[in-house]
Amino acid sequence: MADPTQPVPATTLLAIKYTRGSLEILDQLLLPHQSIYIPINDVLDAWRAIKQMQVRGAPAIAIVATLSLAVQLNNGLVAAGDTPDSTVQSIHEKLDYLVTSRPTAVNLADAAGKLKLLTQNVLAAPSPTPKLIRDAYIEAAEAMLTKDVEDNKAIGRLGANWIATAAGRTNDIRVLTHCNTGSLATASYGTALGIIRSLHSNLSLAHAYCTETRPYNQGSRLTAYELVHEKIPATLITDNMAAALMSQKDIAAVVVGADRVAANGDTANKIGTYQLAILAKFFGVKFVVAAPTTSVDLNTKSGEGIKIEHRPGWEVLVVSGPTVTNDPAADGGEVAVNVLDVRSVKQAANGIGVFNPSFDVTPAALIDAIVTENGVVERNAEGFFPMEEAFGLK
Ligand SMILES: CSC[C@H]1O[C@H](OP(=O)(O)O)[C@H](O)[C@@H]1O
Repeated sequence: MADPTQPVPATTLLAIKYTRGSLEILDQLLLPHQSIYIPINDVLDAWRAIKQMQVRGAPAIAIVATLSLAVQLNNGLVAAGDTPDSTVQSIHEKLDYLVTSRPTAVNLADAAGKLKLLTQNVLAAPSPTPKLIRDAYIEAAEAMLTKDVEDNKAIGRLGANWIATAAGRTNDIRVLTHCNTGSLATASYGTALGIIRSLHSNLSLAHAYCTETRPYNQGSRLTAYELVHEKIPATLITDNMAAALMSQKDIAAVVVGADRVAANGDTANKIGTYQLAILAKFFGVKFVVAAPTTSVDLNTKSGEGIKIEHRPGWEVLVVSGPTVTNDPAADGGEVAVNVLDVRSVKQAANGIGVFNPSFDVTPAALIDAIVTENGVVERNAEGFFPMEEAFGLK
């Protein structure tokens, strides 16, 4: 039997393990070298895990946050003496607290808003009880987990078809992606990486390229891991190689995820997305955003209204990982590591200041298509994306 105290090599793409009353997340700071699940017993555990990026990715953050409260409710938050009013008040306070964990991605605020409305409605219905309110919350949070997987599969299919149609061919398609938008960033399957998964499974994909996505390296740690795990032909580039890649390879599309899409289509996504969109425009490469409608914020009219999270400078100054135990230059490029010896390394000069916005906003004018589970939205005659269309409002 395996020793449960010892790390195991990374083997899974399941970021969130949930059964009623129990929630575990795959600690993404340890990937791609170790797969270790950590328990999330309450909203405080979830808030910390989200802030530290042990779980990351806009949809996954929302699901972990809302399920953490489901677990807490299931396992005894509602005590003797609680009233329907105090139960709803407590749920709302905890949701508000969870939303403060990371401000840019809208999925968590969207989910919290829906769950607040739901519990408010149960309170307003005849004969509310703490148990009825608690059960309604738990069932709705669980339904969000299920729906995210279905939505991602629809995004994958719709986005793959759009790219093939735009490229004018159903094979030999090469794409570039940024950050991680796969299973590990969602309930499963992924958004932009879901499109790549779909292109690969219908034999359209020739090759996927992924950026490292400095400073936290979600591309080289997580996307690369998912691509290798899925046996998708893929190559890693550093973030400053994108122009060289687009000038030398026939890239059909840059495909990225989103943390918040404003009503006009301006899109906040991982830092570095904006520069890829500029390059794509220059090279005539299609630029595709993949986002569930939970990432679309119709209340924010344009990118100017999106609050960008700034993270601590040390995330730029320091990289962490397992120590290398061989000489890669002498071993033909092979790199062996000791997963039990994880260390942090600093290369930057002492005293240097750091600018570390986690996201940037790509203007709608640089985007060709926004793929949601409800369909593909394209720019209108005024140059903006009528995102209401994705909700069937236009
Ligand atoms: C489908 S994931 C969307 C989004 O989440 C990532 O942000 P982070 O790694 O900071 O949580 C990234 O911007 C992805 O595109």
